[in-house]
Formats: sequence, structure tokens, C-alpha cells
Amino acid sequence: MGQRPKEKDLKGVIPGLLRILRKFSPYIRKQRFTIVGAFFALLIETGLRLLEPWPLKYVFDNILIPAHNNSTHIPNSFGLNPVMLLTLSALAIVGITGLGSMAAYLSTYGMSLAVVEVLSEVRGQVFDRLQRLSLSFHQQHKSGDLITRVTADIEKMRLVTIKTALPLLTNIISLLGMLAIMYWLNWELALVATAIFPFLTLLTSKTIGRIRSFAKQHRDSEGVLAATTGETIGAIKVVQVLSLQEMLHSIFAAQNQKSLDEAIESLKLSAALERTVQVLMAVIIAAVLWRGSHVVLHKGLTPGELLVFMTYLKNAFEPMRKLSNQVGQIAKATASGERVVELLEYEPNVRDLPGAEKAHPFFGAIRFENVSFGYSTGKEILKNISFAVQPGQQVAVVGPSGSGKSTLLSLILRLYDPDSGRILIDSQDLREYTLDSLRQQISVVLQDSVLFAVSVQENIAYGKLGSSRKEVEQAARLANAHEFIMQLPQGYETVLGERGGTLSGGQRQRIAIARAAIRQAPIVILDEPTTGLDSASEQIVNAALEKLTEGQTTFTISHNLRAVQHADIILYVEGGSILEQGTHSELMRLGGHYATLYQMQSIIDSEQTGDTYAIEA
Ligand SMILES: Nc1ncnc2c1ncn2[C@@H]1O[C@H](COP(=O)(O)OP(=O)(O)OP(=O)(O)O)[C@@H](O)[C@H]1O
Repeated sequence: MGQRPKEKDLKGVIPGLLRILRKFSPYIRKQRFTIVGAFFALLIETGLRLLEPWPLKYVFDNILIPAHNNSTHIPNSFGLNPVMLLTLSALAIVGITGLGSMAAYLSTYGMSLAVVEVLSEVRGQVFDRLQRLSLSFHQQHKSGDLITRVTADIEKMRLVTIKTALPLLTNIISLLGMLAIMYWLNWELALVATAIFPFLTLLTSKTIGRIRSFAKQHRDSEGVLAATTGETIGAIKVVQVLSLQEMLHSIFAAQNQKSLDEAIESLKLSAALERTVQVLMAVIIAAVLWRGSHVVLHKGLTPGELLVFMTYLKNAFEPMRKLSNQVGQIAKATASGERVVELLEYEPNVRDLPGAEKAHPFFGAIRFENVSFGYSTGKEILKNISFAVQPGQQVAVVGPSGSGKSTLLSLILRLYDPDSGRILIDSQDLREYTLDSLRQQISVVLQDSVLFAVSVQENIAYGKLGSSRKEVEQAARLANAHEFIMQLPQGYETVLGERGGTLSGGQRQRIAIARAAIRQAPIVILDEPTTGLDSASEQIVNAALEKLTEGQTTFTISHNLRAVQHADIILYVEGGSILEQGTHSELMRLGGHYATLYQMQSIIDSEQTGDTYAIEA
């Protein structure tokens, strides 16, 4: 059973609703004509609903009761004879219901249309925001939970607004109308009928606050469940290889139970509230019947008017009974809405700064000036990094695992911003360029390149949107990928499995290289792109990489020092600092960390291959 939620009353729902309305107001404003039209139809519908019992009153007071009493005096019959009055009343019953249904249709259709339009725009905005939120945001949030916000939470809002909030609005307006008429008919009797309302409101609002609290917890738990499922399916190979099924199942079962408990708790509260309201309403109806009959006997009301009174009360009963459930539903949808608003209000910490300009075509000169960075405050991963690279230079970043190499290069892409210091491209702080124009001029090939489940052609063209088939083919040739692509069942049109799962590691890397090559970017980042490949694949991929990086400023992270020894600059990173930098010969002469690591690798290599070779210096 989950942690007991903090009790909140109706006051907790209203600020949430206002926050959602404020956030959605630009989209709501666009639909204002539809909304106003639908609201007008809704007013007509409720007006006609109020008229419904009145033909019956006239039939009772002006025809049935006088006839029953053999009275010749027919009160206030608009100068009509009884048959005429009866015919008109019968026609009025059909007319009122017919017109009311038409108005109800128009109001429901109009409001639904507006709601669907607004929420579809919101969904588009949320998706857009999700893509733009900084990497640090995505690393802190589970993808399943984010997916739930784009899908289930928005769907919940759509359903509840159309199926619950609109009927609730109709009910509130007609309740107010009924109350006004009841007070006009007999204020004393109306007072008896409404005496219980403050008590009802108090009870309802208290319970609703608690339902809302459980509902939010429930939705969050659903997000966690979705995240666990997504993670498990995403890593199914690892799960099966390590036989993690039992362990993951027990984690899932615990989360499932928590979600179930929260759902049951909120259902229990809703059902209890609904029944309590039902009993209270029966008490009111009995009291009004008892007191109303006395008033009629003392000629304070006509029997027909008491009939109208009782019909209103009975009609009010249904909406009142539903009210608790409807507000409960709205509380749940508010919780969903707040989760969506949370996303929309989240400001990416890496974003275009005011005054940022589109970058010019880069020459590729890069300088780090005293750059420090940590993923979380208080834990520095990069410490006071400084180095300079000339256009077209090949830079190797080497050092032990976890020393900060990938982090260093991610700063060039502005996946994160430095906490202090600055990074210059062509002598200008990269924060002065717009994000898109900066990233478009950097090609990246990672260790395990992710491909999309679209065609090979599209996967390569994602590197430069709008590129032609000819450009795609050129890039594929450069990446030594053209031949194997032509052997795929549909060549360039072959649709890949999710994350490129239908290709071998080497093939995936070559498509990723083609995707990087199509950009013809002046800056290239290679993060261990050949790790995990067999030596035949490695050779082909390396040949492709050589063509990709020729003449471009290139940063290569590699654990294999022999593979990068010809770099123009080697940066040796350890513990987040650059301990050594220079060419291979310079660093070997220095005889420091790099030289030691290189010698160690050489010995291991020679032991593995049985060769002996001189350690180059
Ligand atoms: N997203 C992240 N959030 C928090 N800490 C992180 C994140 N990414 C990396 N780190 C931490 O930052 C440090 C540097 O990681 P980084 O990936 O830059 O090292 P690396 O030198 O590239 O390692 P490797 O050679 O194993 O890829 C590590 O201690 C790592 O645990």
C-alpha cells in the first residue's frame, strides 16, 4: 500500500485547473468562436430543460384537479378551453424535448470539437518540448513516464472534458435555474430543500481532495510501470542472457500492486461519496414532500406547483448524485493535466540564449578556456580544461575509463553547458550561436550508433534533412556502405528493425558514418566508433572514418592508443583534467601517463599476437 496522500480539499483542484487553463489559453483562444457558439446552445438546452415539467403543471392545475373536483372554475387558462390547453401541453412536451435535444447536440458537438482541437495542439507542443529538453532532463526522467504524459494523460483530459466536465457544466447551470424557480415558487420550501447543500459541499470537497491525491499517485505509478516495461523490452536481450526475468517480474509485481492499491483507494472513496450523497438526497425529498403537502393544504402552493417542485428536486438529485463522481473524475484529469503542464513549463537549461545568432560556416578552430563541468552540483567531472585546436587538426582524446572523455566532447555539441569557463569555435563562444546552427555543423559517430526504424535511405538523409538520393548514395559510398546496402532486400528502401536491429554492428556503424558524412560538417566527433567490432569490420569502418574526417577538425575518443598515435594532438585525460597534451612523440619523450599506458598496451598486444615490436617514440 502506497504512502498515505496528504489530504487536500476542493481548493487543491481549483489552482491546478487554473494553472492548466492558463497554460492552454493560447490554444483555447483560437477556438473561442466554437466555444461561444457551443455555450450559447448549452444555455438554450438548460433553459428548455427547466421548462420540461411546466406543461404537466398546467394539465394538473387547470384540467385534471378542477375536473376531479367537478369545478367549473378553471384558474388562469390563458382563455383556452381544456381540450385546447391539453393539446398545447402535449405538443409542448414533445417540442421542448425535441428542441432541447437539438441544442444539446450542438453544444456537445461544438465543445467536443474545440476540446479535440486544443488537446491535439497541446500534444504537438508536448512532443516538441520533449525533443528540445536538455539531455540532463531526459537522464533524470524515465522515458515510459514521459510517454504516458504524451499519450494516456492527454487522452484522460480529452475523455473527462467531453464526457464529464461538459455535462457537469450543464448540470450546474440547470441546478442554478431550478433553485431560482424553486425560491420564486415558495422560498420556505426551497430553504428546506437547500439546507443540506452546505453540508454536501463540505463533504464532497474534502473527499475529492483525497481522491485527487490518490489519483495523482496512481498516474505516477502507471508512469513507473510503463517505464519498467519499456526498459525491460528495450534491454530484452540482456534480460534473457542474464536470466533477470524472475527478479524483474518481482519488481514489476510490487509496482503493479502499488498502482492497484492506489486505484482501489480512489475507487473506494468515489463510491462511498456517491452513496452518501444518494442517501442525503432521499432525506431532502422526504422532507420537501412532507412540508410541501402541508403548504398545498394551506393553499400556499397549487398541487401542480408542488409537482414542479418535486420534479426539479428529483431532476436535481441525478446531477447532484453524479456531481461527486464527476468532480472526482475532473480531479483525476486535473492531475493528468498538471503532469502535462509540468512538462510544458520545464525550461531546457541548454537553450538558445537571447541574442544567439545563426552560426557562419565554421573553419573548425576550437578552444577550451578553463572549462569546468559537473552533472550535479558539488561533483566536478571536468576540472579547468584548456586546450586549442586549429582547423582541420586530428585530436585524440585518451585516458582511463570514466575520466571524462565523452563528457568533454559532449560540451562541444552543447549537450550540456560548462559550469565555468568557455568554449570557443572560430574565436566565438559557442553559446552565442543558435543550437541548431551549431549542431548542424558537427558530425557525430558514437560507439553504438542508433538507427531509426525507417528505410536506409531515410536513416542516412536524417544527417541532412532534405538531401537528395544522389547525396545519400555518395555518403554511403564514402562510408563503404553502398555495396552491402545494395544487397539488402529492397536496397536503399529496406526498412530497418527498431534501433537498426536487423543489421550487424559493422553495418550499423557504416550507415551511421554515411549519416555523419552527408552533413559534410567541418567538425567531426568520433566516440569509440569501432569498439565491439571484429577486426575485419573494424578495418572497413576505419577506412570509412578516414575518408569522413579528412581535412576536418576531428576529435576521436579511443582506448586503443596505437590507432590514434598519428593524431596532431593527443589529450590525455584522467580524473577530469588534461594531464598531458602533445603529439605521440612528445608524450612518449615526456615519459608520463600516456607513455606508460602506451607501453602497457604494446606489451599486452604483443603477448596476444605473439609479435614483438619496437615501442615507437
Ligand atoms: N549523464 C550523467 N549523469 C551523471 N554522471 C555521469 C553522466 N555521464 C557520465 N557521468 C559520470 O561522469 C564521469 C565521466 O564519464 P564519461 O562518460 O565522460 O567518461 P569517459 O572517459 O568517456 O569513460 P569511458 O571511456 O568509459 O566511456 C563518470 O564518472 C561517469 O560516471
